Amino acid sequence: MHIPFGERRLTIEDIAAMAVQGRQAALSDAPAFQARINRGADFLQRLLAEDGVIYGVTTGYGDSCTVAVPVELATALPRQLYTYHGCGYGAHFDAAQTRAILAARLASLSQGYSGVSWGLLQQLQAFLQHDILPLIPQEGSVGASGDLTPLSYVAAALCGERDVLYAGAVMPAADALARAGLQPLQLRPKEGLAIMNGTAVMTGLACLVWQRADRLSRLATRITALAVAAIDGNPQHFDETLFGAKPHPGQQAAAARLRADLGENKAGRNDHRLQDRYSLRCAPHVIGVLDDALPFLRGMIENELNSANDNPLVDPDGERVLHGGHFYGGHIAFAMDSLKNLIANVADLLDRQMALLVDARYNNGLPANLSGASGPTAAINHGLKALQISASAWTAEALKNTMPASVFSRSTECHNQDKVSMGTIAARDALRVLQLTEQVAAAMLISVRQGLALRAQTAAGSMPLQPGADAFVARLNAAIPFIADDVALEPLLRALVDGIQTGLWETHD
Ligand SMILES: N[C@@H](Cc1ccc(O)cc1)C(=O)O
Repeated sequence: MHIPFGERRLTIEDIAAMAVQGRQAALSDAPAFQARINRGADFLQRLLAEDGVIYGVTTGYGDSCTVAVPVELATALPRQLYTYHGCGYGAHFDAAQTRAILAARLASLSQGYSGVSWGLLQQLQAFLQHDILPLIPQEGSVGASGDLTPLSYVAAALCGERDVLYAGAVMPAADALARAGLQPLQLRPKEGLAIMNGTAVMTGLACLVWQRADRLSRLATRITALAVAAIDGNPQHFDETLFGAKPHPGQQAAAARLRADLGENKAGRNDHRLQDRYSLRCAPHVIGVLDDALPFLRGMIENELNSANDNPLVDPDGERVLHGGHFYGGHIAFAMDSLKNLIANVADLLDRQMALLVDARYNNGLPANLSGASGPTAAINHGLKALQISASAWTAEALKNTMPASVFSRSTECHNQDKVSMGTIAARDALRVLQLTEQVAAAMLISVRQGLALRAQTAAGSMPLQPGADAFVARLNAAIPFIADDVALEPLLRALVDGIQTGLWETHD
């Protein structure tokens, strides 16, 4: 099933599915959609012929809008725009991120407020369908004249310039177009601006961030349940009546997931272990904030995704050109600054749980460093000591990256762009924080697997887990060996992080 552009509201899941090529993009074949796109493009052509003055068509860009461009040069202006913005820097966005960016731009232009031609939409669709991926450097957008500089790489590639990744190789865009049987796009006067003057980079990335953060919330809850079991903690901390007394729905949902894993605790008036440390007892209070924020942030991200976010907008029905600032990505900036904070808090939570698990002073009878070694070589074994140090390093780096980007607005472009969102930097931060947090989660998967096996060897044995958690532990046991002798864990860690990122450790129950 294709994902239709120009037909219905698109979702985060749509973009995420296209990013991994699980679903394919297709422009709606509804005649009314194509007619609307054509009306906008035709109106703009007529306006140019009749009035001769349109911002960004017969004027310079931004602060240079006072410079008149003679009509005979107007056709050269779009190429000029993407050319002088070809000053990006840094690593390139990866393939999945680039597909999300292309899809987000197509979603915006499909709103029918950008005055672009049907052919431009088709070229973007063709890039997605043939998987022709412009190489887009990550740095250089202030996120409020849209993502001008990174999107210049999209504009250029659509026209057969700069480099793309195609069929597994980096090559000139012109070569990829020829191999795919496509023609380079000829940009009409306003079309360079329409491709570049919008929030597609930060919005595409935000969709990917949201989906991974959503997964993380459930995985972190499952890991917490297993940590409670491994440390022989007190499941009563997640009691239904207790959480009924604090009406945050996301927090209640996190506690409910913990109960679903650990079972209803029907202990009497006084439990054998009164109070665990906060990283266990307050897990719903940490993860729950993420749970509560996600639906709210989804609304913001999807509104941006389904918006016409360039300038000027072209109203094909009222036949007006509307000058505004919809390229300002303030909502995405807020969503990404918020999410990176919430995600890093989860890293911190898991890292603290791990610190408890490996410490024989706090782990209620498990060996130091969760070492599984016995006999004469026990003395030279150090178990998960270094893994916990790594987790703390990743956590510190994640926390360090939570500095909000959106508060660092700079006046740029001769003070035309004197207040900007920095949403693209916030989204890139959020991706980095996610990566680090997923690494911490992977370290915890190893730790709870080891901890549960060691707990089972103790006299009292381990507390029973409910079926969903039990099945998850069986999968963990199959994927992660019991560590009876020190081993270099990097390959295992990489496989686990990869699994987390591809949904292998998705917890559905
Ligand atoms: N975002 C600016 C347009 C712009 C385009 C390119 C630039 O280099 C600078 C500014 C506006 O619409 O007002």
